Formats: sequence, C-alpha cells, structure tokens
Amino acid sequence: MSAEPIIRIRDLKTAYGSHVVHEHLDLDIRRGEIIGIIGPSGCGKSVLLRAIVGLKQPAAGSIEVFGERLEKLDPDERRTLERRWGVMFQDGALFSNLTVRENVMVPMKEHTSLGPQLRTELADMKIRLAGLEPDAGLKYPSDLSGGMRKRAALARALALDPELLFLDEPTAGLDPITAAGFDTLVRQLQKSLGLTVFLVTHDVDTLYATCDRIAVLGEKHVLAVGTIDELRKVDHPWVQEYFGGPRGRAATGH
Ligand SMILES: Nc1ncnc2c1ncn2[C@@H]1O[C@H](COP(=O)(O)OP(=O)(O)OP(=O)(O)O)[C@@H](O)[C@H]1O
Repeated sequence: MSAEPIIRIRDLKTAYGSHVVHEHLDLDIRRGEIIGIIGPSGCGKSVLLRAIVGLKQPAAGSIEVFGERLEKLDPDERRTLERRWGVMFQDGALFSNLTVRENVMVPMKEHTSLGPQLRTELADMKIRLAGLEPDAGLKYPSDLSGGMRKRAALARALALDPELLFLDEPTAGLDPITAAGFDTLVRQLQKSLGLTVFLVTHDVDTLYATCDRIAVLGEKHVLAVGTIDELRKVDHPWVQEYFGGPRGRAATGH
C-alpha cells in the first residue's frame, strides 16, 4: 500500500438547503484497501459517496481523488478521471429496458471507442467475473433475482476496469447466504484486480468478512476510523453499541 491516499477528504461540508449533512469531515482512503463506511441511517453515507464521485457539490472543503480535485478539471480531464472508478448504487440502478449485457456496455459506449463486437465480448467477460452465468447477459433486470441483479450492477461497475470501486449497500435486501456469496466475490475481486473499495453498508457480517478498515460516520463527520479491533476500543456510545451489541457479538461469535 502506498502512503499517498487514493481519496483525500479535508474539512468537507455538504448541505441541502439549510440542512447540513457533513461538516468538518476528514477522511483518507488508502490504495488497495476495502474500507467500510457505517453509521446511523441518514448520517450521510450515500451523500459522501455522491460527493466523492462528483454527483453532489460540496459546500466547502476539498476532495481529492487520485490526487486531483474534480471541480478543478476541465470536462475532458474529468471524464478521463471518471473512467478510473466504478459505482454500484444502492438500488443497482440498472436500465430496465436494457438486457444485462447492454447495461454493462453502457459505460463502454460512453467512455470508449470500442466497436460492438469487442464491447460484447468484454461485457460478457465482466458478467462472468461478477459470478453470473453467461446467459444472464441476455436477460432483463426484471427476469433476475435480487442477488443476480446486484451482480449485474457489479458487472456494470467493473465495465471500464476501474481502480476504485464504490459500492452502496451491496448486500441490502439479500438473504444471508447470497449476501455472504457477494462478500466473498468482492474480496476476491479486490485481491485479483488490486481494487480499492469504498463500501457503504449496514451489514455487520459484510464488515467482518471484507473490510480492512471501517469509518464510522455520525454527528456530521467521521467519528472514528480503524480496524474492527481498534473501533471496539472507541469510547463512543453508538460505536460501542454497534460492535458490542448483540449484532456485533453475533458476527464475531463472542
Ligand atoms: N437529494 C436530497 N435532497 C435533500 N436531502 C437529501 C437528499 N439526499 C440526501 N438527503 C439528506 O441527507 C441526509 C443523508 O442522507 P444519506 O442518504 O447520505 O444517508 P445514509 O447515511 O446513506 O442513510 P441510509 O443508511 O438510511 O441509507 C439525510 O438527512 C437525507 O434526508
């Protein structure tokens, strides 16, 4: 892992009108790590993700990704930078009128000059990489189970061979076995592709199974960041409850 963070957030403030979501938020994401982002509902996990990828304009502070500040780039430079990450949104956000293969090809069409034949071959490769059977590519999202839809959304997030992957609650709504399969897949992909993963989750099992470090959001900023063992020692009621409460104990078998 290099010392230079892949994402560097300093003194971030975000707001919707008078409603301040983040204030004085600092966070570094290290290259090659899977960092879990947790915190109470509505604390701003998804908004933080959106701010990093440029979908939510910060009210103050700075966000650097790959050493660049998005708002300082011209449109071409920004598109080049955006190609280096993939995002899987909370609901998967697949286009319902496109097949899985066509969904995966959307970013390729937008960002590359690859011809249809190559796009198809690459899309099918991503579909397999995400753990789906090849024939899933010809199906529409409505023909897939929840777990398969998540994998299809993951395949699309991987379409451009990203270095950085953003996953917003990837296991929400999945049964525990399917969720565990997804966790394993994320870990395998991180290892084999050398990805850095920014993973928003409520799922304690996912944290234990996949994350190198965890950042706890609350009170508009990062309350604590560290390994699970480090966070267990943090003297904050929500953090204590999260890791020491019944769900946290069940996940560790303590
Ligand atoms: N488009 C929007 N317009 C106005 N307020 C918004 C918008 N998006 C998010 N918010 C507000 O920002 C705050 C943080 O929302 P966010 O979705 O990031 O929370 P979260 O931590 O991801 O929650 P959850 O765990 O429930 O998904 C909430 O108070 C929410 O109401």
